Amino acid sequence: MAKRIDVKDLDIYYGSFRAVQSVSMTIQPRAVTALIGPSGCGKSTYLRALNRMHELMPGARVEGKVVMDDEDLYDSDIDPVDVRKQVGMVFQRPNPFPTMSVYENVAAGLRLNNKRMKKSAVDEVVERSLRGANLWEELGGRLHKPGSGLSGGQQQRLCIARAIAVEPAVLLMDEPCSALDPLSTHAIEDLMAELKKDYTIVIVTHNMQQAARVSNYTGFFNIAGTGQPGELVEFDETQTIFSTPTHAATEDYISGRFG
Ligand SMILES: Nc1ncnc2c1ncn2[C@@H]1O[C@H](COP(=O)(O)OP(=O)(O)OP(=O)(O)O)[C@@H](O)[C@H]1O
Repeated sequence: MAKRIDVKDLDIYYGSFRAVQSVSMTIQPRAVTALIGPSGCGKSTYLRALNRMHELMPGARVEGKVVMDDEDLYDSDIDPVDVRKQVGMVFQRPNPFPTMSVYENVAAGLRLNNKRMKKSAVDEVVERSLRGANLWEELGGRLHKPGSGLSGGQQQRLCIARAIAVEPAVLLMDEPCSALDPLSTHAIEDLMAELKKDYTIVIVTHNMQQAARVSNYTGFFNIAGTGQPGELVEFDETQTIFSTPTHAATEDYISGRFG
């Protein structure tokens, strides 16, 4: 299931503004890759370019390559909707469909994919996904209650269940814990450790301890100044980034001297 992503010389634009410049990085399968860096350096923009969500904004475009296993995701004959099925995304604020039940939330992706499935098969996917998101014990008995009635942490795990229900190869997470309390954050971090056995995970986080705890690889992005593009300064195994980074800016950032 998990796939590797090779990014080569990626420039990302909003109209004429180049927000991210010249990023090259290999994102390994069955591992968590953390993206860190000060506000505005382009982490979220970069994340959205990995599943072609960036281009949904008017005037937004990319130059360069994003290759998943052997498939160039920006090739002219690739359907971006297919890309987004393979590369799922979880956002900062949990966003379950508020009027839908827990069950319908998890099944929503299957329905969007127009898959004709028997009820028993959908039941199976819903249970497997909720188990995968560590929610089955808590919510297995409340499948038909609205998704909006859950705690923030449960809602975020519900969104993760919804994302994995369609069996993506890659999961992108944009600050998935920033709206959560420490206990729910812990639950999501545990979940990431489980999910990386099957998925490629990329997470944007402002929390250095979290990056150090959950990730195998870390990319440090930085920006030279307002109006300048963000750049990938350093990318390496997380242990190296946090113990012996090559660049002074990386060390300054992770030790809290700026950002
Ligand atoms: N929709 C948009 N239109 C134009 N410019 C944008 C848009 N979204 C982001 N930008 C700009 O692109 C740059 C990178 O923003 P981005 O949100 O990717 O940074 P970030 O590192 O994720 O920041 P943060 O940590 O604060 O979330 C910033 O200069 C930002 O103002």
